[in-house]
This record gives sequence, structure tokens and C-alpha cells, in this order.
Amino acid sequence: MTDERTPRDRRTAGRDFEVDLDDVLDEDGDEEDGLFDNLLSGEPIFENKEVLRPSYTPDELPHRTDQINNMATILVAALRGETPSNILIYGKTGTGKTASAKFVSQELQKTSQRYDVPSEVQYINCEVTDTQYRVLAQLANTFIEQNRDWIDRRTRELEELHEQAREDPSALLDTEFDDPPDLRERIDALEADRAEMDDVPMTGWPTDRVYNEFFDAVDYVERVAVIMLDEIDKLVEKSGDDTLYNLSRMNSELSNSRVSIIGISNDLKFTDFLDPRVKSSLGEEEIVFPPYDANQLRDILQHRSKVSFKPDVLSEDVIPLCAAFAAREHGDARRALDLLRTAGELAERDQEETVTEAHVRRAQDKIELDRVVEVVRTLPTQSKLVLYAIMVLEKNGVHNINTGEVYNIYKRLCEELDTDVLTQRRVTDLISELDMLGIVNAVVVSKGRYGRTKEISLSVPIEETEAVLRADSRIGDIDDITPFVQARFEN
Ligand SMILES: Nc1ncnc2c1ncn2[C@@H]1O[C@H](COP(=O)(O)OP(=O)(O)OP(=O)(O)O)[C@@H](O)[C@H]1O
Repeated sequence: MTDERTPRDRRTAGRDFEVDLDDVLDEDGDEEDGLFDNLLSGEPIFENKEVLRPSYTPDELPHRTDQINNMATILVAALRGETPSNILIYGKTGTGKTASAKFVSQELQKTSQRYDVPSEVQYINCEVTDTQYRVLAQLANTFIEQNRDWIDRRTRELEELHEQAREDPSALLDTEFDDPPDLRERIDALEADRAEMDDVPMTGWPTDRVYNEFFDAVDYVERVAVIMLDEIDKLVEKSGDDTLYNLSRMNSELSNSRVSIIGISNDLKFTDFLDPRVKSSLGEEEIVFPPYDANQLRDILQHRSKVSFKPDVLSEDVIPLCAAFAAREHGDARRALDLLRTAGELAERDQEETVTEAHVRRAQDKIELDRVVEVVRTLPTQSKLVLYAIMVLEKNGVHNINTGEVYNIYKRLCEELDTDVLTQRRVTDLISELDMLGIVNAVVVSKGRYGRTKEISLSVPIEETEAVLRADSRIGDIDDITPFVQARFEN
């Protein structure tokens, strides 16, 4: 059947929204370049941009061989049916902890399938799943799901065997079953278990009931379960160490299965908050991921760029510059990859054929600005008011602002918003926090016999900061405030 409609008919058929086609068709009704045509027509820079995103797990991780081998040496116990030691993995953000741990898990699962040994890794991101209840419920449901699949497979096998045994009783000779009724009993028992296996709801039960469900689900069949808790410090920060305590003492009570834990953290000090028993059990093995240096980052980018970019689109200095910028930021591979991707996107947007050093510099500014916008947007209201006060002063040409000046404006803002006024001491603390976040720069200077004071300046672009602050509906309502700054006696 041929479609008799014109291209225009086809485009408008079934539309339930209005589009002005004159924007896309010229006066003679011919097609002009549409909104996306221009963007699509440029020679694309990327071969596969997804490869540069954090969600992609590379199958090669340069400069992490030692850590990967170390993990494998510990986890190989699972393939022998033994319990691997628990592992704690430390390292700053972007040092390849998650990528390496996931890589080793995939290899472990592949090998376990090949040798038919039941060992598996369950990954949990504790930034998302951050309470004992949710961790246990998520694990329980994963194992319940697997158990149901296992029962389905097993009952199918046993039904077949039952069929055979009814015709020929010798079919049961080398099995654990005495006769067909014995086998039938086993099938019925499995089906009864299956019927009882309900999911754990994500809220609402007492936590010990969830724990019991999880315990029964893991122990239902023989297996070694490695539980990988990424961002484990977030779990401890939010809900203490009960989950880790419970997981680390399970093995003494399990009959069929074994559990081992891999904890991943970028907070080197988080174990200080753990119960000593949990601390020693969790830290049986510790693996440290040091920051990458510029040369290592260069290798990592080189590997990824081969798959992600078209050939010859990167000018020579692009990768070294991305690596150098990211090495300055505590050797963060995620930052290096973000820079490279953003630089590529900027070149693509400009419809240029090569990515240059200038794109990398612009990408660095853009990423930095995005970070600032995000930090400012999520500040608590009081900190936003303090920052707003500093911004008002700068906008009115005041430099080397002191705390008293910030405090005066801050008080006026609070009055206008009819909100609580914090003490000057507390506001000084908030200024120090803004300093630590890199949003303002506060240096203590000595004023000779006038004592010491803080000189404060904004470290971020003023227009963008104002726009983000004003996007907060309460601050957006503030009328323009002109600071009254006392004459200063400079010495
Ligand atoms: N050696 C490496 N080779 C290739 N890519 C790497 C390497 N190390 C890290 N990466 C990449 O860098 C990004 C960040 O890595 P990853 O998520 O593993 O860091 P992390 O140490 O877990 O950081 P965080 O603590 O912030 O979670 C990912 O895209 C990862 O694929």
C-alpha cells in the first residue's frame, strides 16, 4: 500500500498542536532548512558522546590495574564458594572507585556463570538509598525476585523429571528423590514457597521485619552475595551504622549463603564514626585510590576519545589542557571527561570542525559557572541573604568589604523579608562557609592598632549570582537596596 499523502499532509496528520508551517516552508511551499536541519548539517564532532558520560562503564581502566587486581584477589574467594573479606575502598571523587569496582563485579559475575558457581554482586548507591529500611528492602526484593526465578526454573525441571519417572521409575535412580510422590511433595513445597514470596513494601514495616525478609531471601539458596555500598559514608551520616552492623554479623547465622561487603567512600574519616566492631569487620581489607596526575588523566582521556570523537577532530593541545585543568582539581577523571565533552559540545554548537584549546577554556568557565549556580541555588535562605548583602555592596562599588558592612545590609534585608535576624557572630560563620564553598573570598587583614578585620569580596560573577539569588521567590521580591557605607579611615 502506498501513501498518497504529500509530505506536508504527512507532517500535519494527527497533529493536535499548532505549528506555523510557514516557518519551515518557504513561499513556494518548498522545504527550507528547519529548526534542527542546521544543527544536524554540520559535520558532527562526536562519534559516540555517551562514552564520555559518567554512566558509561569503560572496559579498560588505565592506571587502576593494581587496585583492580587487589580487589580480584580478595573476591576470588567467592568463586571458590568461600566468603571474601569485606573491603573498604577510599579515594577522592573521580578517582575511578565506582568504575573499577563495577568492572571487577562484572568480571566476577561472568566467571561465576562460566563455572556455574552461585556468586553475585548487588550494587547500592547509598546517596539515593540512604536508610537502613530502604537498603534492606531493596536487597530483599532483589533476592526475592531471583528466588522466584530460581523456583520457576527448578519446578519446570522437576515437573519434567516427574513426568519421566511416572513412565520409568528408574529415572529417579541418581536423584535425591525416592519415588514420584516424594518428588511431587518437593514440587508442592517449592510452589508453596513461591506463593509466599511477596515483595517488601518500600515503607511501612518495622525494620526488623524487613531484615528478616532479607535474611530469609538471601539464605533461600546457596550463594555468595557481595553487597557493594557506594557512597557508604552518606548512609552512615544519614542513619548511623546499624545497617553495617547487621550486615557484618549475618554470616554467623546464615546456613546456605554468605555475605560480604564492599564499601566505597570518598570521605577518609567516616570510619571514625563507626562502632569499633563494625569498623574492624568492614575494614578487613582497605584499598586506596590515589588521585590521578596530569599524565594519567591524559592517558584516560586518550583512551576514551578514540571511541567518542570522530578521527582528527581534537587539536593537539585539547587533551593535555583538559588533563592539566582536572589535575589541578585533585586529579578528578570525571572532571577531565566533563571538560572534554563540554569542549566538544561547544565546538559542535559553533559548527566548527575541530575542538580547540579555546573551547576547553570556555568549557572550564562553563563548568565552573554551572557549579557555582548549583551551589548558590541550594544555599539555605540565611546564607543566601548574607551573600545577597555582599553582592549589593559590590554592585555599589564597595571593595574589601568588612563584616560590619555586610551585617548592616543583611539586617535591612531581614527586616524587609520579616525574617529572623542572626547575630553578627553567626553571620561571620556563614561568611566563612561561603568562603569554603569558593563563593566569596574572605581574608583576615591586620589594621594595626585598629585590630584585625575580614576583607570580603565576591569570587563569582556578579550578574549570574544575582540572577540565581533572585530566582528564589522571597529574595526576588526585595526592592533595590542602596547601601549606606560609612566613610572609612584607610590607614
Ligand atoms: N582509570 C580510568 N580509566 C577510564 N575512565 C576512568 C578511570 N577512572 C575514572 N574514570 C571515569 O571517570 C568517571 C568517574 O569515575 P568514578 O565514578 O569511578 O569515580 P569515583 O571515584 O567513584 O567518584 P565518586 O567518589 O565521586 O563517586 C567515570 O566516568 C569513570 O568511567
